[in-house]
Amino acid sequence: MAVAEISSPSYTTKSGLLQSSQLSSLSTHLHNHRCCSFRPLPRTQYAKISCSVAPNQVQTPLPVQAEDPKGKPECYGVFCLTYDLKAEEETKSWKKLINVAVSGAAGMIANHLLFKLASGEVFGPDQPIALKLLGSQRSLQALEGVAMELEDSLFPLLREVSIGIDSYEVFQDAEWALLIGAKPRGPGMERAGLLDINGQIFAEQGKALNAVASRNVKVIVVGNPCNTNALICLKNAPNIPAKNFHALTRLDENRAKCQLALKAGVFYDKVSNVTIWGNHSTTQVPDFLNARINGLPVVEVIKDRKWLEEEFTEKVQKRGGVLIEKWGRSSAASTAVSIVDAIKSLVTPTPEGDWFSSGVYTTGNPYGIAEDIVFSMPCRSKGDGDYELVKDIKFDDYLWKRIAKSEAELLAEKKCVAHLTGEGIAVCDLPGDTMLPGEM
Ligand SMILES: NC(=O)C1=CN([C@@H]2O[C@H](COP(=O)(O)OP(=O)(O)OC[C@H]3O[C@@H](n4cnc5c(N)ncnc54)[C@H](OP(=O)(O)O)[C@@H]3O)[C@@H](O)[C@H]2O)C=CC1
Ligand SMILES: O=C([O-])CC(=O)C(=O)O
Repeated sequence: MAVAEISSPSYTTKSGLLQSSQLSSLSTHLHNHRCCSFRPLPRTQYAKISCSVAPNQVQTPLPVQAEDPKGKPECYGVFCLTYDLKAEEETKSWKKLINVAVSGAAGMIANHLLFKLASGEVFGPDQPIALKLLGSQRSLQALEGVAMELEDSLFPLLREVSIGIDSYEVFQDAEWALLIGAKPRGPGMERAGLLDINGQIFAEQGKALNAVASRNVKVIVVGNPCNTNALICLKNAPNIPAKNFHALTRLDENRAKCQLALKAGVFYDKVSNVTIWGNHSTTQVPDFLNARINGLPVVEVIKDRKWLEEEFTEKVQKRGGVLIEKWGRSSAASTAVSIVDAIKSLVTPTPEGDWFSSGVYTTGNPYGIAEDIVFSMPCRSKGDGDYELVKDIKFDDYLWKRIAKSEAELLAEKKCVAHLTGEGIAVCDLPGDTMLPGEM
């Protein structure tokens, strides 16, 4: 663990641990020397030093040490250096640093996402960011590789990077938790088995968020089956508002917009008001009834209702699987883009008259969808991180029938994970045709 000795005015460095008795004087020292962050680690006597990085501002380097057998998150490499702000930077109105935790950080999706987060593309060019990367014993080396690439990218807004394998450490003070890590379904594995294995990951991570994250942390669950994983996570985090948990269905929305644009012969920015209803699975319902192209109802622009009900719907539902057949792996870059879209939709006001899809907690929903599940529905945001469900939605028999199928699937998934949500003994009887988008 990195440590700074506090006896010298420009402190020297060595590896070792800092005793709690030294904390307050070191804190004052670092503050006086404009070191940017100084935090006691939870559940230990020791302090972690992890300093802000601004361009061309090297002052006194602290040691580089990423490995920790106990798996505590460490400031990584260049992110452990002490920097001083240049005069012109001091007056710049940087926003307060935000803590973003990412699980599955050595995986394929994260490999795209982290660089977008660090570049300022997601939270804006004046928003410094701390990335807290969660891996496992299995991925610790790879995680160091990720951190090295982040170092080499010289992102001015990336002020801290820490890596770790203990969610209680990594999620400390997290304001965003992007939960990507999950075991992929292997050959011969039942969906019920996947629900159980991944459900345990999300139960544990829910508990960790509940214990150490910001009380207003926003959580986006990506790891599949993401709706039920999000439900498990929120049930294990009773001190965090259930409304703060999302299951990622934005990729499905983007896929639907692309297909509608293709069919109508327009660029995809002309397609709006697309809702994905339900589960991120092959029962999901891409809603063409309420969607618009150039401001007109889709059904007035694309008059082929059979195409909309059959070809379009199935194409969106199975897009992930077709991509896996082509690529030999599941969507990673476009998923990362859709995570960026999902975050931006929460931190910027939704354009007038439009909405976005997100898998959110159903309790209190205005549509009559079963309570107490995580279901993708149309949302609007004022840009404050929160959202409201959209009220003026049309339904017809076709749409209701499809929504009911996805609802039934999620209710069945919920029964499978009752042991993980504190609701008793699990009974797993899933509909036979229930599949992830990546399954064919
Ligand atoms: N909602 C959506 O729209 C989409 C969701 N997904 C889902 O996102 C998840 C991540 O995808 P992707 O990044 O491509 O996958 P990768 O396989 O590249 O990475 C997943 C990470 O999950 C972690 N993991 C956690 N627990 C286990 C476990 N028990 N066994 C194996 N690995 C585990 C691993 O990291 P570590 O060892 O560090 O824990 C691994 O690096 C998957 O669940 C996938 O199905 C994918 C596309 C779209
Ligand atoms: O099943 C998967 O892992 C891939 C997936 O969710 C998608 O492409 O939508």
